[in-house]
Amino acid sequence: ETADKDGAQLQGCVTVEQLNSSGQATRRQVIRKASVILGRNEFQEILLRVHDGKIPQNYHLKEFKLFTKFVRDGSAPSNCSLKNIQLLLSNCPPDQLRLFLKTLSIKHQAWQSSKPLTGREKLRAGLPRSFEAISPLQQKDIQKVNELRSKVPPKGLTDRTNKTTVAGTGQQVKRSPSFLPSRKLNKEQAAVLSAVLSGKNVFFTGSAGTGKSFLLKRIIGSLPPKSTFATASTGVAACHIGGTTITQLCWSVIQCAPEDQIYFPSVGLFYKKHRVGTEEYKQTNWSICRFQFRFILNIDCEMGRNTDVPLLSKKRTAHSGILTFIFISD
Ligand SMILES: Nc1ncnc2c1ncn2[C@@H]1O[C@H](COP(=O)(O)OP(=O)(O)OP(=O)(O)O)[C@@H](O)[C@H]1O
Repeated sequence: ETADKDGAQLQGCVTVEQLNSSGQATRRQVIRKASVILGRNEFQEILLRVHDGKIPQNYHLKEFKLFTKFVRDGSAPSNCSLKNIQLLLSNCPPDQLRLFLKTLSIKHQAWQSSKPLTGREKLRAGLPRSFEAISPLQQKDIQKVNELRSKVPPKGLTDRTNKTTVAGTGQQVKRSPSFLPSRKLNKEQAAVLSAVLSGKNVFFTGSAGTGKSFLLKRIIGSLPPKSTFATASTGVAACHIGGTTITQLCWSVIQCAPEDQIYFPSVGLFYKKHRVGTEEYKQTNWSICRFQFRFILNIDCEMGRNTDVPLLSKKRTAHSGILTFIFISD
C-alpha cells in the first residue's frame, strides 16, 4: 500500500513547459517515466524534484497554482509562477496523485505561515545545499493548517490554491482531514494489491461483503490510468467500477490502432477498420466477438506471452511497458 504510506513521491509522465509573459509555452520537455519527489532544501523551503532517471531538476514552490480537476484521471497541471514554469503531471496512479497533491498543498500552507529567510540571512547562514524528501502528512500538519484557516477573515470567495470553501454567508468551513488514509486494506487485500503491483496475474474472489469492490477501487487507483483497462462482462458491472465492457475495450483496441488493418495473433486473423453500419463492419463485429472470447479464454497464456498486447501498446501505452487488464464478473 505504497500510495497510502507516502505522499512525497509520485511516478508518471511530466511535461515541463517554459511560459512567456503572455502565458504561452515557448519550450516543452516531456518526461514519460518521471519520478517526482516533494522535498525541502537547506532552508526548509519546498522543492519539487523531477527525475528523468539521469539528471534531477528542482523547482522552487514558493508561489504556485494547482489545478486538480483531472486528478481522478491521474493528471494535474501546476504552475510555478516564480519561474514561469508549468508542470503537467499525467498518467499517475490517481490515489498516489491525490495524496501527493494534498501533501503538497498542506505542507506549503504550513510553510507560508512560518517566517521565510531573506536572501541576506540565507547567505549569512552559509549552509551547504541539500535536498530531503518531505515527511508524510500527520495529524499535526492538518491541525496547524486548520488553525491558520480559522484565523483568516471570511472573504466569501474560494481561493484556487486553498480550496477552503466559504459559504455565501461568510462562514468559514473547516475541512475534515478525510484524505488521511482512514481505512487501511486488511492483510489479504494488501497481499492482492502488492501482487498486482508486482505485475503478477491475479484472480481474487470472496463471499458477499468481504471487500472485493473496496479492493478493486484501490487497485485501479494505484495503477497508471493509460495502461490500466478495467472491464466487465456487462454494462452494469462496468458502471460499478467506472470501467468499460469487454466489447467496448475490444473496439477501442481497433480504433486506437494506427493501421487500417490489424493482426490479432491470438485468432490468427486480420481485421479491417470499417465504417459503422456497413456489411464489413458487421462482420468485423462478429470477429471481435470471437476475438473477445479467445482473449478471455486465453488470458493467462496470451498475456503471459504478450501476444496481442503490442496492438494496444502502440498508442495507448506509449508511456508504459506494462498493461493491466482487470476483468470483473457480475
Ligand atoms: N479494508 C477495509 N477497511 C474498511 N472497510 C472495508 C474494507 N474492505 C471493505 N470494507 C467495507 O466493507 C463493506 C463491503 O465491502 P465491498 O462492498 O467491497 O464487498 P464486496 O465483496 O464487493 O461485496 P459484494 O460481493 O456483496 O459486492 C463496504 O462498506 C466497504 O467499505
